Amino acid sequence: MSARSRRAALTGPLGVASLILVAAFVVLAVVAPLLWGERADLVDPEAMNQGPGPDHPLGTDNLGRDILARALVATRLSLTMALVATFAGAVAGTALGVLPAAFGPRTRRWFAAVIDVWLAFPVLLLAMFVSIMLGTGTTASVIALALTMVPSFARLAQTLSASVGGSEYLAAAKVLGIPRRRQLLRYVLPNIAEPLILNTTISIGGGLLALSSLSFLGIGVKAPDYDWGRMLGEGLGAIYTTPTAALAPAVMIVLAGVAFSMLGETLAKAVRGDARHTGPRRAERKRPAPLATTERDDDVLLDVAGLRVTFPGGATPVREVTFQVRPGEIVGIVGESGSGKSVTALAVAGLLPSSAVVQADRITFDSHDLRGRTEAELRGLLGTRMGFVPQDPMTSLNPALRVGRQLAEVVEHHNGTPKAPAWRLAVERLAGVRIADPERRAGQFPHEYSGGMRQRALIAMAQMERPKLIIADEPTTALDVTVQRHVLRLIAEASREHGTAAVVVSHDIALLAGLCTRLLVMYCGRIVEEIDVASLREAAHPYTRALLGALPDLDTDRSLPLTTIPGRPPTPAEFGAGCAFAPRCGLAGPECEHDDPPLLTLGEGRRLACPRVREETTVHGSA
Ligand SMILES: Nc1ncnc2c1ncn2[C@@H]1O[C@H](COP(=O)(O)OP(=O)(O)OP(=O)(O)O)[C@@H](O)[C@H]1O
Repeated sequence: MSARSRRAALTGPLGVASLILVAAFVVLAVVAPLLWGERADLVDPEAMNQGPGPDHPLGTDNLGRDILARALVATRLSLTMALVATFAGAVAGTALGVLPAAFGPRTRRWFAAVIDVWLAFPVLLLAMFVSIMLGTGTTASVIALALTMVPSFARLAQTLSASVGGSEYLAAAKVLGIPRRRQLLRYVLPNIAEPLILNTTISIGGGLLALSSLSFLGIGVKAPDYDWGRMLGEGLGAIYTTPTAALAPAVMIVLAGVAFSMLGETLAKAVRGDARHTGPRRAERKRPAPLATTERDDDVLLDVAGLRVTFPGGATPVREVTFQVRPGEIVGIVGESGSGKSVTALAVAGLLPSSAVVQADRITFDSHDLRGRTEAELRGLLGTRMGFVPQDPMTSLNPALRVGRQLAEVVEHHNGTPKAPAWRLAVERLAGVRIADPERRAGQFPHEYSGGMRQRALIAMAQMERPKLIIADEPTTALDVTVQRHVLRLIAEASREHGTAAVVVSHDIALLAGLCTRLLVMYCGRIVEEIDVASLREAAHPYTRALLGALPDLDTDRSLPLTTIPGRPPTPAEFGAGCAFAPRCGLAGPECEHDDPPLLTLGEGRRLACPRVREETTVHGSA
C-alpha cells in the first residue's frame, strides 16, 4: 500500500471518526475528574432520582448525584483499567508466544498445549472466577482481565513468529550465527510488532466491555470508586423512573468500545498491504549421532559422503549423495524441480526443518565434522566461513532493519567490530557488488531496493567476512534474465578474486554451464552424473543428455517446438527399486527396472550412474 492510500485510510470517514472519538475520550479521561469530580460526588437528598432538567441535564441517581458528571468522570477509571489490563495481557501473551522459539521443539509443544487449554476457557467466566478468587475490586478485575487476554495474544504471537521463523532472512541470520536472543529482539519482534499493536488497539474495546460486565455484576470496581459498569448496574434499578441513569453509562461503554475497535480497524487498513511475505519454514535441523569420520583429501573444502535426508512419513528426497568441493571451485547442482537439489544444499548449510532427519557418512567443512551438531554449535563452527544466498531476495532481508545495518551486524557480532567500522565495511561490500551510491543505499530499507539489488546485497552480506564457501540456493530464480547474469558474475568474481568456493543450485543447466567448473546432475534425490563443464558435450547419462537436448542453440530450428523430456519424475514417495529415470529413458532395458545403477567413478571429477551408456567409456574405479 502506498503512502497515499495509507493516508487515505487514516483520513477517510472511518479513520477521522475513530481518531476524533478516541481523542475525545482521552481528553475526557484527563479533564473530567478535574472539572466535574466534586459535582459527580455531591450527594443531594432533595434531588434523588430526578429526570433531566436545567440543573442536571441527564437527571440524578438514587443519591441525588448528577448522572452526566458521573458518566464523564467515570471515563478515567474505565479507560485506565481497560488500557492497563489490555497492555498487561498483550505483553505477557506476546512473551509466552515468542519465548518458546528460544527452546527446543518439545518445550515449544508444551507451551502450545498450555495456550490451547487456556484458550478453551470462556473469557468472561474465567475473568469472573479469577476476580472472585482475588477478592474482587479494581486491581482484581484488571488482573483477571489481563489473564483472559494472555492466551489470545500468545497464540497470535506464536503464529506470527512461526511465520518469521520460516523466513529466508531469519535463515540467513542463523547461517551468520546471530545468537537466539538477538534473533528474537532484532528479527522476530520488529516483524510481528505491527499486527500485535493492531490487535492490542482492537482488544481495548473488548476489554472495556468485559470490565464493565464485571462491575455490572458487582465483582468489579467497589464503592466509593465507580466505572461505567458499576453505574450501569446501579442505574438499572431505577430504569423505569430514571432511565438515563443506566442509559448514560451504557452509551459511554458502547461509544468507547466502538471508538477503539474502529481505531484498530483503521490502523489495520492503513498498514495492510505492507504485510511481510515470508517463505517456507526453515528452522533448526536435527542430525543423527555422528558416524565414524573417514580419511579425507586435505585439498577438499567441503566433503559430503552418503548424505541421506528423510522427512516425516518416510519420504527420502535425498539418497546417498556424495560430492566434494575444493577451495575456489564453483560446483553446480542441476536437476528438475523436486530432484533434491535444495534439500542437499540446505542439509549442508544446516537449514532444514527440525523434522528432517539428516544422515551421512561424512559432512566435513573446512576440517570440521558438521554431523551431530546442535544448531548453536553449528553456527558457531561455521561462523562466517560459510555464506548462504537464498532463493528469494524479496523475502530474505529483514524488512525492519536498514540494509547496511544487517550487513554490519555480521561483523559486529562475529568479530566484535565497533559500529562505525562495521558500517564502513558494509558500505564497502555493497560497493563491491556494484550497488551505486552505496553510502546512501546502506541507509535504506529492503523495500527501497529492487529485486536484483536485494540479491546483490545478500551476496554482499554472505561475503562480509570473505567466506570460504558460498551456498547459493537458486539465487537467480526470482530475477529477470539480465539481472541474473550480473548476480552470477558476482559469485564468479568472489571465486576469482578471493578464492571463495561456491555450490550453486539451479534447474537451468545453461546458466550453471556459464558459471561453474563442475556439475552434479541430480535426479530423484541421487547424483546421476558428475562432469566438468568443459566436457559437458561428452555428458553420457540419458537424463543429462535430455537436459542438454532441451536447450535451444544457434542451430535450433525455431519453427519447431523445443525438445521436452517425456513423463514426469516420481515423487519421493514413489521411488522404487530400479533406476528412477527408466520410465522416461529411451535407452532403458529390463535390468534398469530392477536395479538402481550405482554411481561409478570414470575419472577425476567424472562419475556416471548408467550401465547402458557406461560401456562406451572406460571405468577406472567405483565410488
Ligand atoms: N520440509 C519438507 N518436508 C517434506 N518434504 C520436503 C520438504 N522440503 C522438500 N521436500 C521434498 O523434497 C523433494 C526435493 O525438494 P527440493 O526442494 O530439494 O527440490 P529441488 O530439486 O530443489 O526442486 P525445486 O527446484 O523445485 O526447488 C521434493 O519432493 C519436496 O517436496
